[in-house]
Amino acid sequence: MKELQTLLERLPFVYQIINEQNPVITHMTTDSREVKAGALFACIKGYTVDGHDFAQQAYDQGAVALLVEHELTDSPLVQIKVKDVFRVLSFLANEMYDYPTNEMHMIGITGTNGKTSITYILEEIFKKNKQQTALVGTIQMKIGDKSFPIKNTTPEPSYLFNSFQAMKQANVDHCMMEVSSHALEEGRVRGIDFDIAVFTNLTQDHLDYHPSMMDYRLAKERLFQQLGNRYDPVRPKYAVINADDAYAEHFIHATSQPVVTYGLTPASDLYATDIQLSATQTQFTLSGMVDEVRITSKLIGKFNVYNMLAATATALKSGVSMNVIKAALESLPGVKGRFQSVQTNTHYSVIVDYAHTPDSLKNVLETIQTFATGKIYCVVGCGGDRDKTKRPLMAHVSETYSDVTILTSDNPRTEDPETIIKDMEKGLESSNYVVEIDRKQAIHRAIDLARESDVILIAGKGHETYQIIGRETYPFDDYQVAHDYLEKRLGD
Ligand SMILES: CC(=O)N[C@H]1[C@@H](OP(=O)(O)OP(=O)(O)OC[C@H]2O[C@@H](n3ccc(=O)[nH]c3=O)[C@H](O)[C@@H]2O)O[C@H](CO)[C@@H](O)[C@@H]1O[C@H](C)C(=O)N[C@@H](C)C(=O)N[C@H](CCC(=O)O)C(=O)O
Ligand SMILES: Nc1ncnc2c1ncn2[C@@H]1O[C@H](COP(=O)(O)OP(=O)(O)OP(=O)(O)O)[C@@H](O)[C@H]1O
Ligand SMILES: N[C@H](CCC[C@H](N)C(=O)O)C(=O)O
Ligand SMILES: [Mg+2]
Repeated sequence: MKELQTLLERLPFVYQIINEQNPVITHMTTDSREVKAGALFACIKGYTVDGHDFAQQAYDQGAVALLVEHELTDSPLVQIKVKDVFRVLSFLANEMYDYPTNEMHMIGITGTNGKTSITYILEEIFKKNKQQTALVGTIQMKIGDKSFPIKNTTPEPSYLFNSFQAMKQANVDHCMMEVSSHALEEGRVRGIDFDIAVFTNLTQDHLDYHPSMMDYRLAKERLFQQLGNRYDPVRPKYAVINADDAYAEHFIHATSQPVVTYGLTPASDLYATDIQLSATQTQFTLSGMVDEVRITSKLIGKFNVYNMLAATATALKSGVSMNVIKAALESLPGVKGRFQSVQTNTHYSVIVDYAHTPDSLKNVLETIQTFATGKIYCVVGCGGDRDKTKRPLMAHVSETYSDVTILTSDNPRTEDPETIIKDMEKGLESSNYVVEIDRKQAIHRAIDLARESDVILIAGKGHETYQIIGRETYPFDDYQVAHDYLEKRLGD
């Protein structure tokens, strides 16, 4: 709780006060539906609606101050009028919650794939190192062992800084967060004092939002430009970068801070060699920053070697010993919805994975190819109201790396599911595929078709427990649907 005047004392932006008052602010929000007594309501002009239009609702629900870009003559509330509400909000949220990220070890992870996986690997490492952890990302926000639902992979600043304060109150000292390109483009993470920024990889996604791959890359680079805009000998900053990615040099150039690279060759500071992949475990030898050490992990696939390298480099630079890191890499059972095997008593395997980009789908199918002895079935769809250009590419990857493609719906959102599937079909060369719009039926179909030694990949929705059709959200869980059907068949 702070008086408005106190919050404004150090505001470095130009502002104008309308209806001067000095209320006590209890919290800040950009969403009128979340306003409670004492709120400062920040009015954001969004892509779909203008937050200024909800000032009355905010007032009715107990807001005491407004952050606005133009005067709202009908409102009796004190208004702070600024040029860019979103930018000012980052500063005010920092002031309100006492710069919570300046004292926590903050790790920001960006890249097309691997962000969620790395946050969970780091959580396991830091927990083993007896640290108090928090994580922010696609699946949830976690403070210690408590889970909180999250609307966006990377939420907006008022929600974020409020959560950071809650983390501090829970004595969290290490926070890992995914930083999406949308968040970087919109400036949702301005003012966060990251200590380590991690880059995983850059391949096609989100070209509905970013006009080109270059725009997408430049958005991601912002995390590295933001990293420690000052040199701090007490809390040194590091950029941890996948040297094997084609765009690595851009990310290295973007930062003023020391760079630690990882990859699969000795050209990187930390590297993995002698990789052995199987259906149940992954083995590799780590070298470079550490004396050679052999790791056996339950995380499957070469891409997970990259994720473990990123987490290891980050943990080493955070002061964790290699012994602790090794123990954590070897104990982590897996990450929900990421190459997750459905427990079955069958002689074929069913894997649920969140691959929703051409590159991640290719990686996962290539991994399956390394151990599959029978046929590979790929159940795949693409999200509606999202990058349309990835649809034919994903279908093409499925056709190339699996034996039977079953095209189905992902989250069609407001698009016609059939249109999405038609877009996917444009990437297919043969007519040897199945279309089943109903995702549940598609999963059942794959299971009906599978024989001994076959592998079914159910791609795209991973941990999600819902399906968005039109504007409605229905309960849906790939793992559960597959599991229930397998049980039913066993009972029949
Ligand atoms: C395209 C995009 O990123 N949109 C984000 C944006 O929404 P928007 O600009 O459309 O907001 P809006 O609906 O026009 O509303 C404008 C303002 O009015 C407010 N409002 C609105 C209605 C109301 O009744 N009362 C009210 O106060 C809203 O809270 C908002 O502040 O700002 C919202 C609030 O911060 C976000 O929740 C929303 O994310 C939507 C849900 C979304 O789907 N975003 C995706 C694309 C996204 O950001 N994804 C990345 C992950 C991608 C990845 O990693 O692969 C993410 O970080 O989640
Ligand atoms: N390092 C990696 N390189 C390529 N593909 C990966 C990598 N790690 C994971 N994947 C694949 O991408 C999928 C998503 O992984 P993960 O959830 O960790 O990524 P993310 O970056 O958090 O994705 P999102 O942008 O949706 O939040 C996994 O299910 C797997 O198929
Ligand atoms: N964070 C990703 C998730 C995609 C998951 C997929 N199931 C879909 O709905 O498209 C996005 O917003 O593009
Ligand atoms: Mg994620």
